Amino acid sequence: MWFVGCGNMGGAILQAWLDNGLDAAKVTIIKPHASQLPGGLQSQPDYPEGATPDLVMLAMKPYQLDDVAAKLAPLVGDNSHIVSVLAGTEIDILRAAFPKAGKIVRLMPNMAVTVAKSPMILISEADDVNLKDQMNHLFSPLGQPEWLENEGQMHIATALSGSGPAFLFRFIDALAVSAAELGMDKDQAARLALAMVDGAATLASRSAVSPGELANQVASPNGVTRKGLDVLDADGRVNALLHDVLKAAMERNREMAEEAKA
Ligand SMILES: NC(=O)C1=CN([C@@H]2O[C@H](COP(=O)(O)OP(=O)(O)OC[C@H]3O[C@@H](n4cnc5c(N)ncnc54)[C@H](O)[C@@H]3O)[C@@H](O)[C@H]2O)C=CC1
Ligand SMILES: O=C(O)[C@@H]1CCC=N1
Repeated sequence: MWFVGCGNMGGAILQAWLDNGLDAAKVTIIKPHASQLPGGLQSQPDYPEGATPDLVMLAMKPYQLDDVAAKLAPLVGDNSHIVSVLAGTEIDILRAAFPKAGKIVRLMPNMAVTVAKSPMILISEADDVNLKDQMNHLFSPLGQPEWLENEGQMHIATALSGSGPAFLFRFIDALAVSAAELGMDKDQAARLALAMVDGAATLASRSAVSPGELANQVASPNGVTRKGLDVLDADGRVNALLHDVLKAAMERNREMAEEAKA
């Protein structure tokens, strides 16, 4: 398999596969500059001559597609499937860039592949059961595969699940900063905010009841939690905030799709 680009996201996917038993000898990484890579692998600036990969993972930045395709497209035939994690880069654009490649699949992972807990959001250009099985087999060790029915859903899926960890990391920091401002030791606040979110997320994911119901279970009538929830809920504040956050991210994804077509 070839990785084209191997930074934060590609590197996390590769590391997760290596942790899961992938033979590093089967991986070739193509990127312009040498850097520290998972499994002690070395990247190379040029594509291998003569060999064709079963799978190409596109993991560079979306705006680098044209540069990459100029060299890669002549090397891939119908035995080489392409999986792209490029945000906002639609299947039609990928197909136009790699006209002779095998199947084209878009994947929207997130950084939690490292802990095998990333939703693995997928869509392919054809409804092909064998391809789906193959992709599920490949990606399920990194998280739960979740197939989209139409590509238009990728905009919001990217905002929610691809970008989502960043939003949650901000929320954790904001909790810690606020607790410190209200009198807690800074390091202890950071530790507790993180441990609380970890425990609460695990509880919610294992619970038979919804997060909304769990919130009610925490909040005693006229107790401490209710006062805090009232602040979050006043005028639909938290819903409105997260709506705006997701909308801004989703609209940037749409915009990137338009830029890729221009
Ligand atoms: N960071 C994240 O959490 C997520 C990122 N993505 C997508 O993953 C892709 C990569 O993002 P990051 O890993 O965050 O960026 P990054 O900047 O960490 O990695 C980009 C990689 O591409 C390489 N590269 C640069 N020019 C190249 C070229 N011409 N040919 C081959 N490789 C080249 C760089 O050396 C680097 O290894 C983007 O398309 C992004 O939309 C998708 C989901 C989540
Ligand atoms: O911020 C980005 O563009 C990429 C897509 C989802 C997460 N990172």
